[in-house]
Amino acid sequence: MEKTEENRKESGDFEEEKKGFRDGSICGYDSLHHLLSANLQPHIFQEVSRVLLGFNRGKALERIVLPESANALSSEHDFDLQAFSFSADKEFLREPRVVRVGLIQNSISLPTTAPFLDQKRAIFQKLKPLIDAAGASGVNILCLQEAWMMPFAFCTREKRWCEFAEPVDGESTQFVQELARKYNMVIVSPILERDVNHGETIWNTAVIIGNHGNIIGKHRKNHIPRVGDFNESTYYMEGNTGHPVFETAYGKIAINICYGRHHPLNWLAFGLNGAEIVFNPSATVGELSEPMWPIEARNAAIANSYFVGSINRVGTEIFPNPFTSGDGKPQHTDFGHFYGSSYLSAPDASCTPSLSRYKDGLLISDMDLNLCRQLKDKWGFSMTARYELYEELLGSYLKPNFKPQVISDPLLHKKST
Ligand SMILES: NC(=O)NCCC(=O)O
Repeated sequence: MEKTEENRKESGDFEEEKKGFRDGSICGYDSLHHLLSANLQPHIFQEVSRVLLGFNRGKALERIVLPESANALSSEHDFDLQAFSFSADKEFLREPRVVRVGLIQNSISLPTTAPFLDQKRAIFQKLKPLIDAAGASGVNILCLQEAWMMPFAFCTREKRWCEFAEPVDGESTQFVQELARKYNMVIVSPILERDVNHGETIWNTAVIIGNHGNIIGKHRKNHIPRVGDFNESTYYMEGNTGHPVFETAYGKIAINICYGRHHPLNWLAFGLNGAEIVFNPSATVGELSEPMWPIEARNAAIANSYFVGSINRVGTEIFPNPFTSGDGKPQHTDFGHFYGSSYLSAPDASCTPSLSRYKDGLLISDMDLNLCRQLKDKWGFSMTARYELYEELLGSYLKPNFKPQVISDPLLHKKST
């Protein structure tokens, strides 16, 4: 039987689609936004974007023009470069507090079979032009992806990848410190940390580097995944740094590392400590989490009246030895495709389009931090939160004799006549 266009689509064997998915694109486009804009009539695309991305103060986010030197770096090194602006209402008593924020997503540089030091140094070289582009664009606060200085080898369970772990003031931090100093930029640098003073304990840590190149502090990943191939609990422990907010020259920031984005209380805690921007440096793959990706961080931005920067790795990382994860799947040598798609969300429910699904990228946005308080005043989520109800519930839930509060219908088992 000859296949109609409809049933070819349904069976998923559309040639273009297959080609598209192979290279990490979405049906040949580098993001959902580009797919929609290329295939919808302009007025329909505008309406779809309004619903999907929201409006900031009644209109779509404006794109900002970056210096020619930043555009030249993006062409020369073939990375996606996009820039937007979130605005806030003008206030009578406060000046605007506009900061320029950057997010970087990238693939690794050398095969995972290369000597470890070469792999790490090659990532430094790959990142340098992206950080230079952020510097040339006047970015104030920049965040890199989770464990940016190594392949995301935690699927393998092999212990040799622990060699990548470094002290907080190690080589990767020093590389970033120099650029932070050069560009007067705060840089959030998520690394695999080795705590040499505490029995060589390994952590998944974000190091916060101030705009003078100083180390302001660190935060360790609170929630460690045990899902699919994310065998991270083999390598490091649940963080012990709480929910710190770092007061930087450009605003109060916090870091919710990857899997922590599935935990609403984790987001809440950073908000309670006064965060204005929360970064979510991540490493996640399409099959597992792509439908969740555009929702969770954006919801956190709305619920907690702060900005969120979501960053995901790019590409497929192939490891030398096959592994399984006890889920019945045949042995394999990669996690699947890290789908990039980094984006920024605002407390007013607006968000930027995402970066590419398969290319390295730098996403830049201006944001007026006054928007956080304006949204608190408008929606009153923190005022109406009734935290005392939850304190009581959580307090009793944590006791061994906790009984769930369930009121059963006394007629539950009555047979209907
Ligand atoms: N890196 C990490 O925590 N990944 C877990 C998978 C996910 O949360 O999507």
